[in-house]
Amino acid sequence: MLSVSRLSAERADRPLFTNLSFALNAGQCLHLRGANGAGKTSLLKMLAGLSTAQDGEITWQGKALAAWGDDYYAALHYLGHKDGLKDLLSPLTNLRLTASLSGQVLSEAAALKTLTQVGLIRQCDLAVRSLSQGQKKRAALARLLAISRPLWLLDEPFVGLDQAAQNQLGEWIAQHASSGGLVILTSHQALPKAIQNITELELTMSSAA
Ligand SMILES: Nc1ncnc2c1ncn2[C@@H]1O[C@H](COP(=O)(O)OP(=O)(O)OP(=O)(O)O)[C@@H](O)[C@H]1O
Repeated sequence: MLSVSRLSAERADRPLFTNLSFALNAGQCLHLRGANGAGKTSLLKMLAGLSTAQDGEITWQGKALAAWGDDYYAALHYLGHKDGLKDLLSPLTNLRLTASLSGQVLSEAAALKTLTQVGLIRQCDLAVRSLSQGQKKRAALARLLAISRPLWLLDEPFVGLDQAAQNQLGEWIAQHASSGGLVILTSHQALPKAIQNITELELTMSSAA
């Protein structure tokens, strides 16, 4: 479903990885590992179609990302280091706005249900800028639950979450995979127990080459 073939990338004239190849099918999770600066975020951005590699190809459902164009974005959620929320808007408005930007109508009742799931119902009408870091992360995670997309690309998704929220996110990731979704994540933290079947890929120049 998602295939990476002989991908090579460099940043500031320094090779990050070369000839990196792997494939993920529906229901699989991949944990990208590696030291600081190994290229995990860079690779996630390439997988999200936000940047391009020096060489090699990424395909989704057998078609190169370049050929998908903007249609590819409808297949994925990318949660990067920035939460992608509008600071002056509430979690409720942010969520409904994101849904509407992706062509979906998310009713207020459905959005409130999701915000209850992520533990933000009491903060649903507050401006995002007044939320704590962990609450902002929860507001960003609400998108995963409210807007159905098969491919989740999650960069350090557990950072800033308390233990209960980390466990809950672990369950959502496991459920997403068991219902046929794909998840690629980075994490320097131990993964919650709910994520049982996860493949690991260590990014190092020697292992990727
Ligand atoms: N836009 C850029 N311009 C120049 N160098 C960059 C750019 N983006 C990333 N890099 C460099 O590429 C390397 C890999 O960065 P990246 O963020 O992908 O690493 P990472 O494995 O995610 O690290 P961490 O574990 O610290 O989050 C780093 O040396 C970084 O300085």
